[in-house]
Amino acid sequence: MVTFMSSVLYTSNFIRWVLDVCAAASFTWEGCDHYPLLYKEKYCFDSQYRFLYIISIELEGFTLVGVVMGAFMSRFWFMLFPAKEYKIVIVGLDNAGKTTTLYKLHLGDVVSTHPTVGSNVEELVYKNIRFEVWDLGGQDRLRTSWTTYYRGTHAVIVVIDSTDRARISIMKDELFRLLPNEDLQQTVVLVFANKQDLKDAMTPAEITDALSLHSIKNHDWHIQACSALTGDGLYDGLGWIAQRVAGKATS
Ligand SMILES: Nc1nc2c(ncn2[C@@H]2O[C@H](COP(=O)(O)OP(=O)(O)OP(=O)(O)O)[C@@H](O)[C@H]2O)c(=O)[nH]1
Ligand SMILES: [Mg+2]
Repeated sequence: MVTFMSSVLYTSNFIRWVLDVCAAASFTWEGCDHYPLLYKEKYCFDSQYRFLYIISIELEGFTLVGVVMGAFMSRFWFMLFPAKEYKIVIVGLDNAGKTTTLYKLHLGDVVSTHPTVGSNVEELVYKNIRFEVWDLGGQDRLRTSWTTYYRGTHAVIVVIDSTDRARISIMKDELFRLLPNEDLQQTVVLVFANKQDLKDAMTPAEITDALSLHSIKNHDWHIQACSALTGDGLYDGLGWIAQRVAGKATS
């Protein structure tokens, strides 16, 4: 019988040996929570795509299986077989909540923000998919530089301040300026109707009309109500992207 356990601790010598290996390999016990996503005979990968080596010992008719993560093995493995990463670019007008969205997803917390000049980039891992997420400055004078970030983009997130009725038509113009860009022909478009926690927020249906989303024919698009302050809806949106881009990659 094969029993999976997060570690094998049987004899004191074995414990010492495991601890030595773990220390040498920067082992983290939390890493075991996720395993095994992909189990082969001698190794598997956790949700962070870390390489886990499986140790097994035979004990009176049954086998105990333990897992040791080798940071060095992981590095070596990914030099040979780099994990696929998907690029997301977040655009939207200034004050829409792009930076707040990025860091709520990245840190799980609301950070205090300043208007972004240039960009912020972070890596997110969601449902075992790695995303490189670029948050771009939305001020008027910065929007012409958005195109310099488009190459290799799999998904565009458009963040809307749902209370900003006065400027929704400006965002519509920006959206229809970016869609024909040749670097974005294969991208999917997620619209975050942000700031839904505020009582005068436009509904997703109103935003869909105001942005003429139904007239988009060449891109797969989706609108998601959210609040970057509370986090509501953010992972639903990211889940939609994950499903679209990972599905495309494997088809
Ligand atoms: N009530 C509410 N406020 C939000 C929400 N998201 C962002 N904000 C606030 O909106 C303001 C602007 O947020 P940012 O994330 O800096 O906006 P941005 O889109 O990155 O702005 P630029 O960098 O200038 O393009 C901040 O005061 C945020 O706290 C939300 O969902 N609800
Ligand atoms: Mg910002």
